[in-house]
Amino acid sequence: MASANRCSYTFEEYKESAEWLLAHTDKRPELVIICGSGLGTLAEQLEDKTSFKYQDIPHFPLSTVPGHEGRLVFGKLSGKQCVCMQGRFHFYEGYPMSKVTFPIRVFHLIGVKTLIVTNAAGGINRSFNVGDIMLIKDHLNIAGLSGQNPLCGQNDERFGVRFPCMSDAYDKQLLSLALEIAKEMNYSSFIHQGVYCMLAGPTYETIAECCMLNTLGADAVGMSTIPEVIVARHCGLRVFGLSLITNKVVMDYGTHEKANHEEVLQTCKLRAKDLQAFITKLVSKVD
Ligand SMILES: O=P(O)(O)O[C@H]1O[C@H](CO)[C@@H](O)[C@H]1O
Ligand code: HPA
Repeated sequence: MASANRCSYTFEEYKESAEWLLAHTDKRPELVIICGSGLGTLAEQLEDKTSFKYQDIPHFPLSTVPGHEGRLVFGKLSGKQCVCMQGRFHFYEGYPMSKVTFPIRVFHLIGVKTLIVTNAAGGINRSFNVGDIMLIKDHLNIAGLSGQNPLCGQNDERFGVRFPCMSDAYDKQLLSLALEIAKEMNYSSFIHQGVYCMLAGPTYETIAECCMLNTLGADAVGMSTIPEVIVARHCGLRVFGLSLITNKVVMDYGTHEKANHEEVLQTCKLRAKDLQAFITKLVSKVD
């Protein structure tokens, strides 16, 4: 199979990537933060940074989407060793799910125990406003329901079991910790809990699709995160996820509003500082 777009990696390839990182830095993070579209500035908050371009790390895919830098940044946040993915990979970029999720198993192999995953998402829940933050309590894996689950294919027991449970995908303790922090920081008026739904993209949703997702119980919609969460849970990482509501999805035929990536990036810019402060506090309290 051509290596550019094949559908699986060998254990040795994940290991090669992990060993390359371990050889190029003496930092040993316990926590990884995936920065969503336009949210990469979070990585700049790290102290004593060491960065690697994705193109230099064996087997790493490349970021192709505006707002995704394509760098792995190691450093300390709130005194804890972290690694930030400044840019993620999406299925719509033409990558198979194994590439989209490749870094997660590498992080597991270098000793990471907790994943904090962030994304930009369209608000479906009518009580959400642009700029709100949704803590993810559950997900609707539409891409997975249509056959694109990152765990399809031969299972490697060295990573996890054949049939992993997903009813506990989002760690309840981390979620309640985040809610406490939201109160402490006076963020409660713009922080909610909800269900994140992933579609394959890259098209934004039609009005009928948004209405369908609303009926199905989705509170926010995006084109990422769930594959990463599934692979992280499969290999035993604890997961906390949040969505920045960057736009309201269109559910009304009478409106002229249109979803667009510029608005998404613009909202991220406006909320970046609050989001950084929130995650920094959360990291300080994660045990
Ligand atoms: O999920 P992240 O990477 O934050 O980005 C979201 O923003 C982009 C669309 O504007 C899509 O990539 C969608 O998934
Ligand atoms: N739909 C899908 N993905 C998104 C959206 C949206 O409205 N906003 C940001 N990412």
